[in-house]
Amino acid sequence: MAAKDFFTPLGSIIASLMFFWAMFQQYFPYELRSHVEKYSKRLVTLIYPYIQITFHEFTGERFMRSEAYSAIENYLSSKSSTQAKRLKADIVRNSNQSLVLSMDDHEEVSDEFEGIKLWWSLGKNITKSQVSFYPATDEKRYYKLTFHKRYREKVLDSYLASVLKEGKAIKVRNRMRKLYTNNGSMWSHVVFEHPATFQTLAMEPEKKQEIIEDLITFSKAEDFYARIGRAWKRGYLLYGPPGTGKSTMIAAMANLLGYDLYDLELTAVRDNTELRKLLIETSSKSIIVIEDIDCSLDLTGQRTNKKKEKVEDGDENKDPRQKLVKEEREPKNSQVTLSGLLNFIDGLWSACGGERLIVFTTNHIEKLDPALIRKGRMDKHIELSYCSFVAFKALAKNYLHIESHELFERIDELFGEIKMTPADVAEHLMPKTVPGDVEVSLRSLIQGLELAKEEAKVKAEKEAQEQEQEQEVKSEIKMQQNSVKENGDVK
Ligand SMILES: Nc1ncnc2c1ncn2[C@@H]1O[C@H](COP(=O)(O)OP(=O)(O)OP(=O)(O)O)[C@@H](O)[C@H]1O
Ligand SMILES: [Mg+2]
Repeated sequence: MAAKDFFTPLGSIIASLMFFWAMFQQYFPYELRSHVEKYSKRLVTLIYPYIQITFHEFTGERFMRSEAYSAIENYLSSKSSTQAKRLKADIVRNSNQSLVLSMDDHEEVSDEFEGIKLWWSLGKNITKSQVSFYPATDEKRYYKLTFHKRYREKVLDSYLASVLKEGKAIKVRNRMRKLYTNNGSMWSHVVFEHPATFQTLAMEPEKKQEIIEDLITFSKAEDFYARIGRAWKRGYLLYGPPGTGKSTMIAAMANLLGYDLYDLELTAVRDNTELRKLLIETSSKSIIVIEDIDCSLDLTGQRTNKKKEKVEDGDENKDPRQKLVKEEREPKNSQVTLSGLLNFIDGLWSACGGERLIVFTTNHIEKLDPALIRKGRMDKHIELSYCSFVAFKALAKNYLHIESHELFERIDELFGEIKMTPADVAEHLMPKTVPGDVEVSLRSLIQGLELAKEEAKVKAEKEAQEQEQEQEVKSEIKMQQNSVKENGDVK
């Protein structure tokens, strides 16, 4: 039995005595009464050395659930599942639909903080509502924290703050994450449930580890960014050929950090003002993604695809109804500029909240304006490239559950000779039968690699032949020019 339990009944006896005292106190003169009250209170505090704080589920507004109460509930969930004998179970509506356990009414769990012992209990007040015709019972729950009075300052200054902070962090981890997409200047969202993780991502292990550490360091660096006076933001540029895992990596990043995703489609944004509005509306703990930045923005400030469309449109006297449909689909004065985007990254963006990543992807890093990708804007450049043998082994482990195979040697050899994207490799490793046959998948990959090698050989031969022909034509022209010149000279 904890010491404070011994004092609880004692406290109630004293409270009862005080009640009787109150009954009689009206018969005592005022001076004497205040003296006795003062000393009796001191006596109670002397005998009962514990402090209790109550956190009610509903405060003020009747239907507003207290933020502190739900943070405490989250904070105590792991302690409840290991300590409490009676538990309540509920499904959390996160991506895993996991079960959470919390302590039942009148249960108690203990906690420890820097050597201090504390107790949490869940209490309930039942009141009968007289307002309606059918009297209804009303339950009001509260958490009660008990600790020794000698730790008052430590508990009030640091323990409670840490409970609230951790409780909120647990809530963020358990929440359902969202994928936002923009339709013009409006965000709409769906539940984000991409299964990609860094474990399933095929790339060189050291490079992968470096990226994971960079991301985790960023997510924990709030104090650091505040100290050096920089906005808590980080920019990533992912570049590489199609099918090398850029989009997959972004999903893995969001899953690793538990962030929301904002997939910003620049071609649907009318102008810089709209862009600013969209970016300001993003929440913290999020990744803002602009895919194929080279296709969405013309680096001279005009829209590339807009221009292309004009060329394709050609005929100006088209059916006006068709034109109308097109205008509805594509905003009319779409004028997002590179400088608009850069100004935002440098200016307003820095001022709006923290903990945000911005990720650009491109297939052609060489086409990008250096201003866009300079350090400070895009802090980290990550190249995603063709599948190496090490990356293939990671895919084989994921797709086929194997770490070695007699066919690996041949595959290693072929990867040295020919390039294939992880997307194509993954396609070969997909099960071809039910249940999947490892050898069939590996042979399919070998066949694919050999075919690609053959195609590359044919292509190289064709190119060499074309070059040879071109060379021949050039030298023939030169010979003709020379003979014309010589004939002219003779004349
Ligand atoms: N590095 C990788 N590890 C695991 N799977 C990969 C990897 N790269 C590609 N894939 C697989 O290939 C598919 C296509 O990859 P993804 O969409 O990420 O490519 P991308 O680089 O974004 O291509 P694009 O430039 O065309 O947008 C994914 O569904 C994924 O399953
Ligand atoms: Mg992609």
